[in-house]
Formats: sequence, C-alpha cells, structure tokens
Amino acid sequence: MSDYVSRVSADLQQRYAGQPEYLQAVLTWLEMIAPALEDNPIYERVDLLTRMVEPDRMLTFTVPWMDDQGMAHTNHGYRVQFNSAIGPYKGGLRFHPSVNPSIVKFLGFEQTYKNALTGLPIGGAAGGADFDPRGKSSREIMRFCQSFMTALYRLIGADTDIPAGDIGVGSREIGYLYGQYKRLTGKAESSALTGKGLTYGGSVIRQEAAGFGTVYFLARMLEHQGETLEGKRLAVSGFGNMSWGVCRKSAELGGKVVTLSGPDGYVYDPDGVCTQEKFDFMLSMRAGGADKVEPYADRFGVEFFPGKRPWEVPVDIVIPCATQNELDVEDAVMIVANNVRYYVEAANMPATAEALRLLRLSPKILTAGSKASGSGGVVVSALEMVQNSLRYSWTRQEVDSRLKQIMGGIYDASAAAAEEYGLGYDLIAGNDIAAFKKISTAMIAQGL
Ligand SMILES: NC(=O)c1ccc[n+]([C@@H]2O[C@H](COP(=O)([O-])OP(=O)(O)OC[C@H]3O[C@@H](n4cnc5c(N)ncnc54)[C@H](O)[C@@H]3O)[C@@H](O)[C@H]2O)c1
Repeated sequence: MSDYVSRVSADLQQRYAGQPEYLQAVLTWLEMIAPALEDNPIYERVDLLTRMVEPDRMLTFTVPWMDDQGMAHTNHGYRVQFNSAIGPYKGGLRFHPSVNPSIVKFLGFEQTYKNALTGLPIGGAAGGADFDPRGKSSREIMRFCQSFMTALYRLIGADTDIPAGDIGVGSREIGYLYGQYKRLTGKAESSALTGKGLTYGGSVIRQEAAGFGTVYFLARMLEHQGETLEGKRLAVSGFGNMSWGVCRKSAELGGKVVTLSGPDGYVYDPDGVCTQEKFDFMLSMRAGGADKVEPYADRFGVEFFPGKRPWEVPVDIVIPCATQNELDVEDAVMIVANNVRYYVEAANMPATAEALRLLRLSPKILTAGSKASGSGGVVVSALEMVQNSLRYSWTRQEVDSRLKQIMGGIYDASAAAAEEYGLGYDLIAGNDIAAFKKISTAMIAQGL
C-alpha cells in the first residue's frame, strides 16, 4: 500500500471510528483499486482519494409525523450527496430502523461507483430515515413521506439530485414523495424522482429492473464459462423487490430459485420460486408490511427454517438480495464447502469484508460485486430520466433490451479492466478500477 493510501485510510479510521459500514465500503474499495494507484503521483498531488471517499455534503433533518391515533413521532432523515463528477447526484432512499449516518454514507459511496459504469451521466447519492414502515397504515406512510419531502425538497431536482427507492421505499412511497414535491415546488418536474408510477412518468420494467439486471450480469458470467442458467439451482435471500426480479428472470432463463428469506428465517422450496402464483405471493408478502417470509412456507407447503440464513443450502449459484453484511465468514466457508460455483451480489455490500475476501480468492467460485451486478435498478432509473426528458415512453421491449445491453457493457468494462491490470477474471476489482478511472478522470479535468 502506498504512503498516500495508508494516510487516507488511517485518517478515515480515526475520523469515522463510529461508522463501521462506511469504513468497510471504503477500505475494501481502496484495496481493490490499489493496482491502478501505483506510479500515479497526480492522485496525491490533487488529493484525489480524500475527495473520492468523502461525500460532497450531507443533510440531517428531523421528520415529525402523526400516527392514526393522533400521537406525534419524530424520526431522523438523511441525504448524502456523495459525488457529482459525471452528473447530478442520484441514489435511493431507505426507510428502515437501522438507517444512520454510517449506512447512508456507505450506500452513497457504493452508489457513486455503481452509477459510473452505467454509461449514463449520473453521480452518486443516498438517503433515508430510521422510520420503520412495518405495521404502519397507508395514511401514516403518506404523512411520513410528506414530512420527509418537506425537509428534503430544497436539495433535490432534475439537474441536482434525483432520489429513487431502496429498502422500504417502493412505488407507493415514491408516489407520496413526488406528490409532495410537486405541491411544494409548484412544478411537475418528473425527473426529480425515479421509480414513479406508470401513469405519471414512470418507466416500464423499473420494478423488475434491479433483479433482471443481476441475472443479465450472471448470464454473461455463465456464458464466459460456456454454461447457461438452464437447470441451475439458486439460493436467494430476501423476498422484496430485488429478490422478486431475480426469481422472475431466473425462471424465464430456466433456473430455479430454491430459497427466500426474511428477518424471521428462510424457506426452502425444492420446486423453485418459478410460477406466477409464487411471484404474486412475494408481492403480497412485501405489500403486507409484516416483513416475514414464513407465510410463504404455510401457503406453498414448504419447509421454514426459523432464525437461519439460506447460505447453508447446497446450490450452484448464490445471490444475496436483502441487506448489508447478511453473509459472514462462517457462511462463506459453508458456500465454498457446498461447491457453489457463482457468487453474484444483488444487495449492496451483502458480505462482510472477510467473507468477500474469502469468496473472491477461492479458486472454486466466480464472484461479482454489487457495484456491477447490482446496478440494474439504477440503470432503468436513469432510462426513466431519459424518457422524462424526451417526454416519451419506450416500450417494455425497448427498455429491457437497453437494460440488457448496459449490463453487458458493465460486465465488459469490468472484465477488460481486470485483464489490463493482470488480475485475471477478478470482476470485482476490475469493476472498481474501471469506475475509479472514469470518475477520477472527470474530477481531475474539473479542477479543485
Ligand atoms: N430496489 C432497487 O432498485 C435496488 C437497486 C439496487 C440495489 N438494491 C439493494 O437491494 C437490497 C434489497 O432492496 P429491495 O429494493 O429489494 O428492498 P425491499 O424493501 O423490497 O426488500 C428488502 C428485503 O430484505 C429483507 N431484509 C431487510 N433487512 C433485513 C435484515 N436485517 N435481515 C434479514 N432480511 C432483511 C426484507 O425482509 C425484504 O425481504 C438492498 O441492499 C438494496 O440497497 C435495491
């Protein structure tokens, strides 16, 4: 590690000791891009790394709202505008009790480098609140979203910062947020938010895009090995938006997702989550707001494993789709022992640093990181912005083929950078290096 990288790392660890997720994301990235930093004194001269790993700014605000019984509550809201070197800030909003400055900073950091390789001109951001949507009525969710937007609206806009959904924020919440944005600004500025409903500027495939994109990326890895998804068994976590898209596209390509999970445990469905009835049931579990996967076992007569994670099931492919650090070293050891052949991240930073290192360095498994294989959602969000600017809607087939093509481009850029730096087929390091080079070039060109 160069002196400059050591200094930046030490400074961050001292300054942000209480922000473990943020430190994990940045320190892993510094390890990945190390080969691209060697013999390049310009980076230190313009102190590029410090500016790349810290957000441009971060807003913290209170979100007061009233429940259906007339009791007031106050949550904490955040928006971190991480980097705008290649376009306006763009990234999701997460409503979950675990949301704090460390989580939104890690999400904003990951989003910046994820967005860079989409080929679309967008910077990176993230935000959200420690609000728990579980058990809340639709009216409570609406009041919360309106209060959240009242605090946020001055900071966002089509050319400044464009929020989208993430955990706990789907099309219903985006609708309430957008309605309040319009009310406050007096402008029907459709590309100020993405993930909108189809009747007011949303894009077809946006809901499916996150999961579809991951499977398109996986299909390219399989192709590289002379294989297809036909007959492969997949372990997936979560049962939300990302998992739903992965199940649907895998089934279409002949694969079989045999696990889903929630905070309560996981279900094992040996026949696969492959039918329309099962896809629809996933949607109803998510909309129900209980955040439990057990009802799937009751409904389809399959086994439920309370309090456990799905990584113990022997499969060909593992795709974590739920949340950060949902897979630790013990899980990684089990995955290797089960002869899993592909580990493809859909959720943001789903593995601990040690688990990821173990999987990445295992000669038995091919790995892809969330900044590449998890970028389908933002790709179609950006395509939604393009359609809004054109005041035009593309067909399902047009959006889907663009998504597939862009995912292929991200795969190609990752594989090419890995090869250029003598890293073989390390798609994770390759992706980080390619994104680093794109953003650093833009930042240097724009001066201090
Ligand atoms: N939706 C998108 O467009 C999109 C795009 C890129 C990345 N992601 C990432 O994908 C992941 C899932 O997002 P989503 O949009 O599907 O959200 P979602 O709210 O639709 O679903 C989240 C799922 O994760 C599970 N989960 C959340 N916290 C958990 C915990 N602590 N333990 C166990 N399970 C937990 C929930 O039960 C739920 O099934 C997140 O990491 C998110 O950042 C989403």
